[in-house]
Amino acid sequence: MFTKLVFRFSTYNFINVTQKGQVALIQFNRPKAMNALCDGLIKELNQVTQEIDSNPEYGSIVITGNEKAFAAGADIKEMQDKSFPQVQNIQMLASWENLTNIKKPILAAVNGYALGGGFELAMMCDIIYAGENAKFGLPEITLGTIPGCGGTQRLIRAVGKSKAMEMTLTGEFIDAQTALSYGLVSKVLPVSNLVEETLKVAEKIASFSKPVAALIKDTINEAENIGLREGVKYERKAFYSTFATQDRKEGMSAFVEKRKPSWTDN
Ligand SMILES: C=C(C)C(=O)SCCNC(=O)CCNC(=O)[C@H](O)C(C)(C)COP(=O)(O)OP(=O)(O)OC[C@H]1O[C@@H](n2cnc3c(N)ncnc32)[C@H](O)[C@@H]1OP(=O)(O)O
Repeated sequence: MFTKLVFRFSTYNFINVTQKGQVALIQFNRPKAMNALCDGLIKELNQVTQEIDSNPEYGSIVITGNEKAFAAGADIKEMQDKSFPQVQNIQMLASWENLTNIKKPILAAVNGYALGGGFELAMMCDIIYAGENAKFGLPEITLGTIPGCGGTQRLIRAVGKSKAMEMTLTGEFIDAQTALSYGLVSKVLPVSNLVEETLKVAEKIASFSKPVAALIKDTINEAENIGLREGVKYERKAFYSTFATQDRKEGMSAFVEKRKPSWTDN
């Protein structure tokens, strides 16, 4: 159904990368380990997302796992024997944050388990859709540790203090409907349709002006870093900057001329 993407680094051990129109679909591929996110997988994810981000052919990215697991977290077997100086020296997990530097919109399609680092990666994405069987959790407390990829910080912003405390202090999972009621995910979809439906939304997003979509993504994400007054100023500057684009002129002209806009990404 999808064409294989051909990039400079086109051989992957832990992910599959395919293309549908202007959308890149990245699928975690460690089914025997519940898609545990080993170092090699994160390196490949970072490499390919940077490639896609700088390739003008693509307008958005979908990240998914399989029907059992989006990803069951960082690879516990890789971490189990590490010492404090080791994890500090290698700055373990720091490179996971690279995903947040990607300018193109990223949608997570979560079937099955999204736990620990898997859930944290999903929260770094811009939109999360859940399959009916999805289970979200930060079970690090059950391993004698704490979330290390922004889980405590992003969860409280997404769901508020009481629910964030409840999830991280008990390590219990929540199901898709609960995640929907918490506002963590935008939609719950049947497991077998999840990826197709997510791709449709990703294609719609990719069909708009790419620099404008990137500005919206950046402005909304900035709201998590700065206060309201600075945020509104930041947004206004970004809004003004759209007046330096052809696409802003085209969008407004097309409306006035009662025709469909034709975006050039300029
Ligand atoms: C960023 C940080 C610090 C983190 O993410 S820490 C990790 C947080 N995540 C977790 O604690 C979840 C760990 N996994 C689980 O609890 C269970 O595997 C699940 C996801 C509930 C699934 O349970 P089950 O359906 O019973 O499958 P289970 O037999 O446990 O897993 C299948 C295989 O995947 C392996 N696996 C699952 N999660 C893994 C993980 N996070 N790391 C390494 N291997 C993992 C598991 O060891 C097993 O391998 P093997 O067949 O060699 O024994």
